[in-house]
Amino acid sequence: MILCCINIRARSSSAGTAATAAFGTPIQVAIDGPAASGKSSTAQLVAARLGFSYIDSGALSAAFITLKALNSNPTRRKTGPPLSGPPTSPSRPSTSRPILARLARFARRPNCFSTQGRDAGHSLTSRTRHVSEIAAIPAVRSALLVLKRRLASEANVVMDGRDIGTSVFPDAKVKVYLDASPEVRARRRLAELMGAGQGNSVQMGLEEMVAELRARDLADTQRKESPLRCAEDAVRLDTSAMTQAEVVERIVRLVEEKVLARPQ
Ligand SMILES: Nc1ncnc2c1ncn2[C@@H]1O[C@H](COP(=O)(O)OP(=O)(O)O)[C@@H](O)[C@H]1O
Ligand SMILES: Nc1ccn([C@H]2C[C@H](O)[C@@H](COP(=O)(O)OP(=O)(O)O)O2)c(=O)n1
Repeated sequence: MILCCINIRARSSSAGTAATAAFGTPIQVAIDGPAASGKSSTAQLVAARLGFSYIDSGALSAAFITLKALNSNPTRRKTGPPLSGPPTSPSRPSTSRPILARLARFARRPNCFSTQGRDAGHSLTSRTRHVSEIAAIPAVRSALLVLKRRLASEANVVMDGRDIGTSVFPDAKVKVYLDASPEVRARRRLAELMGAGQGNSVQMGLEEMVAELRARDLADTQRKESPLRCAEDAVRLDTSAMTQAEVVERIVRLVEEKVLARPQ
């Protein structure tokens, strides 16, 4: 399963339309934070409430990297590429254009990818580790930046990732930084893996998952290119003791206050 993990809902609602009308240009809601802080599931719910499109930038990165690997090594096409190493020439930008065009075509189809298929074939933890490494390569980042901005120029979006509020959309009208303690995030991730039927293949206990997440946090915050950090103008939410419904409500209210309630 390669591209099924992109989930973009290109639809509008009265809230979405009113918001665009108020600003004249599409609106970006940026949601950043560490792994398993709740970004993608919360961002999807927020987007659905607002009638905005949802863009999972981690999934976009994974799909981009997979397509690039396929392009670099066509013999892998039939079986699907194991994400066991970086694509052959990540620094050569020439193959990026057709890949971006293909991704953009897929991504514009409403609801054509669903997060339900996320990670079929690869465990969540191993996929994200590789994506993390490869997404830090400057040429990969700049190609993805073009795609993210292009998609966001077409509709109001909620986009989640690591550097959306800091690098991708530094002028986003609403920025949220979701966080939670490593223990809480590890419990959430393990529950998610069990729910996704990966329980048998995931032998990790809580401590190991905490260590895995801490290692990812370190890699994401210490990397040179667009490290994970809370933007100065972001609203920081520690969700350790919040239900997901509370988090969604808080963000929707924030958008309403900052964007939808603005006088025209
Ligand atoms: N506030 C919350 N309380 C409890 N569980 C949550 C909360 N937010 C998200 N979750 C759950 O935690 C898991 C990880 O969330 P996810 O959105 O995939 O995180 P991220 O995109 O940051 O890695 C999912 O199973 C999700 O349903
Ligand atoms: N905007 C983004 C999104 C993800 N990444 C990298 C860093 C992350 O560790 C990996 C995986 O991201 P993904 O959102 O799929 O993973 P989580 O659900 O947050 O665990 O990709 C990034 O560098 N920039």
